[in-house]
Amino acid sequence: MAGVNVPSEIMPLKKVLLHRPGDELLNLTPNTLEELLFDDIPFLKVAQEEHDAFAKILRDEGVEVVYLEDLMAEVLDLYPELREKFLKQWIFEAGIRTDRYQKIIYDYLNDNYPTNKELVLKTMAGINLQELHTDKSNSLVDLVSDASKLVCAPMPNLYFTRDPFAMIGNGVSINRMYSETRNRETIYGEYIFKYHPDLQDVPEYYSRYNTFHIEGGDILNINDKVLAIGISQRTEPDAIDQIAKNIFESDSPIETILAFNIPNSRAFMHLDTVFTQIDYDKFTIHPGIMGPLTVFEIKSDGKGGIKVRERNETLEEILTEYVGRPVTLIPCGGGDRIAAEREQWNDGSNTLCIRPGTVVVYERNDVTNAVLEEAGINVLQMPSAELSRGRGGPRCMSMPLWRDAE
Ligand SMILES: NC(=[NH2+])NCCC[C@H](N)C(=O)O
Repeated sequence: MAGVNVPSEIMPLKKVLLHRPGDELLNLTPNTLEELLFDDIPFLKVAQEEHDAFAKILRDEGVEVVYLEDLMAEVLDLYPELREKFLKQWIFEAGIRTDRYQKIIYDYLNDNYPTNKELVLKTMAGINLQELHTDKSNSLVDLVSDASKLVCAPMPNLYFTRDPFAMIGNGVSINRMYSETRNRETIYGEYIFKYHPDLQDVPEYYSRYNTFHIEGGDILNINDKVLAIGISQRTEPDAIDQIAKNIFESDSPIETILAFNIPNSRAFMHLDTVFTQIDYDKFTIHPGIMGPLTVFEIKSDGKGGIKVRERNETLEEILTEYVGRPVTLIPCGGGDRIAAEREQWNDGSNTLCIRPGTVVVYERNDVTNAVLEEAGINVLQMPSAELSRGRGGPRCMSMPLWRDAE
């Protein structure tokens, strides 16, 4: 399957991009948790088992699973001259700005990670000082610094493949991320969407070099003509204005962008942490956002610009209009306020729809999962004790590359 095709959130999922959590989680320390956007340190072995169970559920449902680390290694295998360019860019963006350290790190990676797959995984994992074995007789830093000091930070959020680049219909948004720690994740997107034979011709609606931030967790494909984007902690209104103009100027069939203004907080970092589509006419929603939510409708003004109007109807009415059938909102946690808050924190409303009415969810959210089952949804549960410590659920951990059309 060449190119990408994601004109909805719910039609049969055929191909999905994942990243299996790796050694980058072993470089999380209590002092760096906040900066690296984790709430606790997952047990890697169990996190990998849970992730493999997720991939198995998807494969058993007929979905082709591809891994980011493989696509990136395939690019470097195909174009050996890119290895040096990629490494130098990665080192620079890791904040290494002196010639001496750039050379030490370059040589270390090049000499010790001969295959491209190993090299890619190592760039994800990060480097600490003790690995570099520089000659202690000619530098003070190695004698006085803490050997566990990170020289190049890890990218522990990579298993949330939803966020750094997002498919929109037949195109992609390569995102500018909100946080320093996640901005290097998009380097892999830059290479795979430029060079990978399956992805290189995909139109790009946003670039990682733009100024304003936008993340894939805020981007929801309602159908081929309507896109929803959250205005959130992670996505700025300026980025939405920009991407809207780019989309309306392109060949994309999208005519309307609905911007959902959600409260700015860590618990609600992206639109998909409070709201996902699970069937033609059903969405799960965290009741905590119902009150404060405002929706803006963005259309082309026909002259290269956009026109925006605030919608004052209820969320059900707005969605019913755009989905084309009466919509039901299913609250996370049922009607129970405490269950809603607890389960939203562990991504109870963050479902991955693999065909209308069939979703993958975290097993731990039993109140919400029971409510979904009562509503007739086929709920496929995955283990989630360790993965959930990164604050993302099945939708965050997956980037669809292909869904069948309606
Ligand atoms: N699409 C999502 N909701 N992704 C969740 C990402 C979680 C990650 N720890 C972050 O803070 O960035």
